[in-house]
Amino acid sequence: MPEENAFLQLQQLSVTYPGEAHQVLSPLNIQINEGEFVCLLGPSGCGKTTLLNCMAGFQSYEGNLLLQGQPITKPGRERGVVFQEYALFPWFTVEQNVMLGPRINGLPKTERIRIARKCIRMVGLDGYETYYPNRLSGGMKQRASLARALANEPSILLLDEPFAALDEQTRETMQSELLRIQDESGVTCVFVTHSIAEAVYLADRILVLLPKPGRIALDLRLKLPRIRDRNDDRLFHYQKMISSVLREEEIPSLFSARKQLSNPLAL
Ligand SMILES: Nc1ncnc2c1ncn2[C@@H]1O[C@H](COP(=O)(O)OP(=O)(O)OP(=O)(O)O)[C@@H](O)[C@H]1O
Repeated sequence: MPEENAFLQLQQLSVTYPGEAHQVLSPLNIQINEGEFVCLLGPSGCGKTTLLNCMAGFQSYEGNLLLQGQPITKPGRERGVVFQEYALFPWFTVEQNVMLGPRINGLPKTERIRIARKCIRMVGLDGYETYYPNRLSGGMKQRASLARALANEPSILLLDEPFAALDEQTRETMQSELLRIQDESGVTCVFVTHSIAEAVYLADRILVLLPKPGRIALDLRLKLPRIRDRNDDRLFHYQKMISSVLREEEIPSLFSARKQLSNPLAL
């Protein structure tokens, strides 16, 4: 039975795409706690997006998937979704894009403006409220997408490689900003990435997935301060550890050394 206090609970969750003989995700059992920042990390095709789409309510599944005890069967405003593509409406200004959710939810205009301005400030876009998306850089568009997701005051943010299209410097800035926003708001985050460096910089917890079928090879809780120093040696140790797990299929012999790898840090 699902645990009563779990925030997000996956029980025997599996996915098989129609017409496909094999499961893309083999039965997964995970519990995500409120306020956690969880990265889903793994090679292309291991099912990260499929899993995130189940959480977003875009993808059907077998088994149980519960958010605060309620089954996820369709998209809901308590789940904010941010994609790699910015998905902003080009005919709306930044403020109008951000106000969209509150508008759909029927909030009065003054309240919509108050929430939009708060979220725009939170992502550092103040001064750009009246700009249309075509006048924004990639990083600014992603800030606006984040503000739009936050404007619904979600209890969980689901982010699918949101910074993958950005240049390295902007990407690092956005990672730091997201850490700050999550620290300030306490919102639970599930973040999909291919990048080991990105995962160890952002996450409290990393779920490493391997493909065929998609399964969890490692559930790693990082013992690091929430706001991080990129030069912290412990980040590099965690990166090495995860790389070893990702090479499992290519070099199975590495796993004879797994016991040692499971605790490489004196934390
Ligand atoms: N609609 C679909 N129908 C059939 N197979 C699909 C469908 N969508 C995805 N797949 C397959 O499911 C597997 C997992 O895809 P998914 O996009 O979830 O992986 P991913 O880990 O997010 O990959 P990437 O990192 O490249 O985005 C892949 O083998 C993919 O080809």
